[in-house]
Amino acid sequence: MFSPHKDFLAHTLANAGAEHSASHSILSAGTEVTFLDTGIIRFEPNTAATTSLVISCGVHGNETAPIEIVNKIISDLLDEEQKCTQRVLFIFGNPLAMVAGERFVDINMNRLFCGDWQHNDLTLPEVKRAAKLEAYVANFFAEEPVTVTQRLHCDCHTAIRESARQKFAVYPFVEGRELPQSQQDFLAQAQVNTVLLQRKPANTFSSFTSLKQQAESFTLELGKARPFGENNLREFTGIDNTLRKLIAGEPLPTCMEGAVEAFEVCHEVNRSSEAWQFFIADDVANFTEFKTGALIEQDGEREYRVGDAPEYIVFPNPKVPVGHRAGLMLKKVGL
Ligand SMILES: O=C(O)CCC(=O)N[C@@H](CCC(=O)O)C(=O)O
Ligand SMILES: [Zn+2]
Repeated sequence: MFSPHKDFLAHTLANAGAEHSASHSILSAGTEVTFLDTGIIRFEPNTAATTSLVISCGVHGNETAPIEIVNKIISDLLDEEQKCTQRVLFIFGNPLAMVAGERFVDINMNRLFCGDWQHNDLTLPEVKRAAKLEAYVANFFAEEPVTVTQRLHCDCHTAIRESARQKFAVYPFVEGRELPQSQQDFLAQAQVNTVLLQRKPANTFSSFTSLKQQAESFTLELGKARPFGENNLREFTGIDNTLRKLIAGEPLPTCMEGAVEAFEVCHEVNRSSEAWQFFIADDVANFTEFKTGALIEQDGEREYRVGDAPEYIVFPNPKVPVGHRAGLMLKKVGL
């Protein structure tokens, strides 16, 4: 049985892979705390909440800074040092990978959402976990009271490479949707001054909540991935304070025009076969600019070169399995 005043991260790591039945407790201010499963805990105030907020991290087990930040928010909520006026579901996505200190154990969990877990080996822990996460999130939203007017999801990550823009957000594609002012305000407040607009549907966790659960969601890239204990948590005060404001129900100020700069995906680099070649060096940082004509990838007759305007690369990773995304090419756009 989970005792809510223990360290939730320590509890998650000690119970990674174990199944739990739900247990409840009520804090003195009346907030109901439900421990749903390993690494999954829900807070529901007994006042009329207007927001359902999902905060996830550790979908990749080696991206530890957001896990440490979120763990402290959870412990402050449990100790009633953090005000809670909104519904919040916290998720440590992949506890087994967190224990291993790896991005994933068998399969990249952030390519299994929007039901794609169904097309994979259902005996693999990451496949089972993605299915469960979808169900927990769907139930969380389905159970919201009528007072709730907005659904938000922040899926917090850190990146493999250094980045010319240290913090950035990925905004999932939903047909006809544009980034609203409220979400620009959120990003600016969190000191995430760059947003990458996806132009087609994906199978990431944030795409699931955007496409299937009508949430405003982001994948947030908050710095570089480092092992537990090696993060400089002062670099994360923007997101820490902003998540705390959302949980407390405090309004966020309207940001200045230009506070958030936008890029859109103009090409998805794909490791299309074993013969595929990638022309980006291992030390190239995210958001490095490439000039017209630069060769990015080639597979037989198929090649991709930068078009008429400069392009920028993010998530370059040639070590993905065949058929997976090996990077994104971006163009600067207005909001
Ligand atoms: O640094 C990298 O190459 C990967 C960092 C990371 O995990 N990024 C996410 C982005 C998800 C999205 O596109 O919304 C991922 O690759 O899963
Ligand atoms: Zn990640």
